[in-house]
Amino acid sequence: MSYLVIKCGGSIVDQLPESFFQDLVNLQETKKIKPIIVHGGGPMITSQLKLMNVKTTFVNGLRVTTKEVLDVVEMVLSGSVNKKIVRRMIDQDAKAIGMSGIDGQLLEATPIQDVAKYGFVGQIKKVNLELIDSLLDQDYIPVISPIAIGQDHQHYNINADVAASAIASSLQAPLCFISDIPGVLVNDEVLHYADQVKIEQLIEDQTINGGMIPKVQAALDALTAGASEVSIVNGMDEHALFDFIQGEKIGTRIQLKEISYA
Ligand SMILES: Nc1ncnc2c1ncn2[C@@H]1O[C@H](COP(=O)(O)OP(=O)(O)O)[C@@H](O)[C@H]1O
Ligand SMILES: CC(=O)N[C@@H](CCC(=O)OP(=O)(O)O)C(=O)O
Repeated sequence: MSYLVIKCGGSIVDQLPESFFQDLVNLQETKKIKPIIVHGGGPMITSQLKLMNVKTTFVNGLRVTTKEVLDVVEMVLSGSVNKKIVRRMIDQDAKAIGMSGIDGQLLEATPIQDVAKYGFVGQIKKVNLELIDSLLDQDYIPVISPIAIGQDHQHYNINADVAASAIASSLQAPLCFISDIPGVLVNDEVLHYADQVKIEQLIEDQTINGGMIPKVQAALDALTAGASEVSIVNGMDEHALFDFIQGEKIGTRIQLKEISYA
């Protein structure tokens, strides 16, 4: 049985079909995979900040995180979004356990370089694999919000794609990004395979932009650091997860090695 890290984007969390959670539970019960869920919630954080009249900005796809913003990020991610996902899993009789990267010091971070620009945004230095393994061994499915803790116990906001990438590479596991698009789009068509050179070219010509930039960069980082495979798939597709496990041609599979696009 192998690990599978599944990252659910904030863009899709509220729309995930029941079949997504059923497949997850079925795949775990048949001992095919040991799932670990990492979730985002960017749009929900932005809405909450708006309600509170707090201005929010992004630099290179990362939210500039002041102390005031960090409090809201934690409240939304580790509070409402995390528990919403846990509840949907429990509705399918899953043994789901919600936690943030703070709990059990699951995710240890240091500040990102250029603190002046980003504030309390972190980079992950260590993943507490013992804790993940002990939960999986008891058949729990961890549902993780991307907040991390520093050695000085400061909390940090981590982009959810980056957190999922760090966990997948620490476990040398496959990583599946579940998002609201069918994959990386080029002229409205899904690019089924993309290598590093292609991705860099698509970022350069701005075909890849916005939230897709940290996602593809996190995909390449995960592969470089030992994740076994990475794909971006559409959570709205019935049985997207099942198809991914079966190796079906869905979404965009990211590879490090060069592909001939001829
Ligand atoms: N080339 C591209 N192909 C697909 N989506 C793209 C592309 N460039 C930018 N995007 C944007 O990236 C978004 C996905 O990133 P994001 O909103 O951060 O997703 P998530 O919430 O799943 O992390 C898409 O909804 C789309 O608006
Ligand atoms: C540093 C940083 O940008 N953190 C993200 C964390 C949430 C996230 O990544 O959510 P999605 O997966 O929905 O984009 C943020 O504050 O929006």
